[in-house]
Amino acid sequence: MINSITIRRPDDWHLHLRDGAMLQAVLPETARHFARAIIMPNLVPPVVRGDQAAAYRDRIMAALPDGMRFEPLMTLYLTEDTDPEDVAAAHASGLIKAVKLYPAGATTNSASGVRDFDKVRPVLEKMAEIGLPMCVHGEVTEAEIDIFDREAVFIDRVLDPIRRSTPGLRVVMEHITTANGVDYVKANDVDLGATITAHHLIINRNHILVGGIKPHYYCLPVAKREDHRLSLLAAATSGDERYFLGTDSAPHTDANKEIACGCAGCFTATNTMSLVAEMFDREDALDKLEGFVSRNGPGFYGLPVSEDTITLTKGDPVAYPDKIESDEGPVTVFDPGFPLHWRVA
Ligand SMILES: NC(=O)N[C@@H](CC(=O)O)C(=O)O
Ligand SMILES: [Zn+2]
Ligand SMILES: [Zn+2]
Repeated sequence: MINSITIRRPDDWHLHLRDGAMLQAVLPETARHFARAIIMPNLVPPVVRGDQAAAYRDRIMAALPDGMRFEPLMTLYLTEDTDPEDVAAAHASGLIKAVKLYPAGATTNSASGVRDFDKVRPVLEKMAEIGLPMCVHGEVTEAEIDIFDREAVFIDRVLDPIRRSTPGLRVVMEHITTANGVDYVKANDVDLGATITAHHLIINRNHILVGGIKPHYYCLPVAKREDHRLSLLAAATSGDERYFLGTDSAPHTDANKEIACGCAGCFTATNTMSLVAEMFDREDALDKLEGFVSRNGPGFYGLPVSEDTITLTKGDPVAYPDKIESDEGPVTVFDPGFPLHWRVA
């Protein structure tokens, strides 16, 4: 039985750090274990221009506790008014590593997202030309589409047409939640990857709803049926380089989660590595862990793998806080509902 494993320091390819007091509270949770993270731009107001991304990066670095090392990989929030030249300049200077596409209204703080995909065509063409990846929140927003079908419908109606009409555009399907997402990546071998969260490896839709509603398991895209979870777990543990960890750790205060109309998002930054290692161990796939958390992501983004390492050890159940405190209020840490045995030494 393996009870210790040393891997290159992991990265998080999809992270919400927020701003102000929340940034201050959550940043150390990620920086403790992760070398880098792709920083989501859905602030209020969103990070749409290069100058805003530079200022946000400075606020992140200012919030980093002394002695911690962490590199935020910045992104721009794509709007119908985004200027292709501003995107190209932000990429050329090394400031941004991706542009984020939110269909308008799909998720938290996505009101400025895209409604008419023809309007962003010049930006997408520029991105294809310069090799800048597009990270996609892949859900349609039409009211008549069932929320559990929104990812699959997005792939057919939006993503596949965009990719066909924009050859060379590199795409990351963010936080995939369905076998449809897994299969779409598998069937398209160039210029396509996908992030998978820790929580979608663990929960299915029953966990949200059976025995009473669990607001801390509610995120978008919403967890699907068990067969979809199994498909995500198989993809993550397969060793296929196109799948990599993007936690989508998305802090909301308890006051905003435990309410009649609760915010979407699971906060996993505190225990991500314990969650993922536990699931890989159960699948007898610890030999694939380093690929998923530390190698496949940099491979897709064309960045070097971390030089330093972390060691995970297996033992008695890991203690982690139920909540982390912020000046905006407490944030509940994702509880998988079973003990975790792997800790970062
Ligand atoms: N995942 C979520 O449920 N919420 C994210 C937004 C997102 O990634 O869709 C958030 O910003 O809170
Ligand atoms: Zn999203
Ligand atoms: Zn997200």
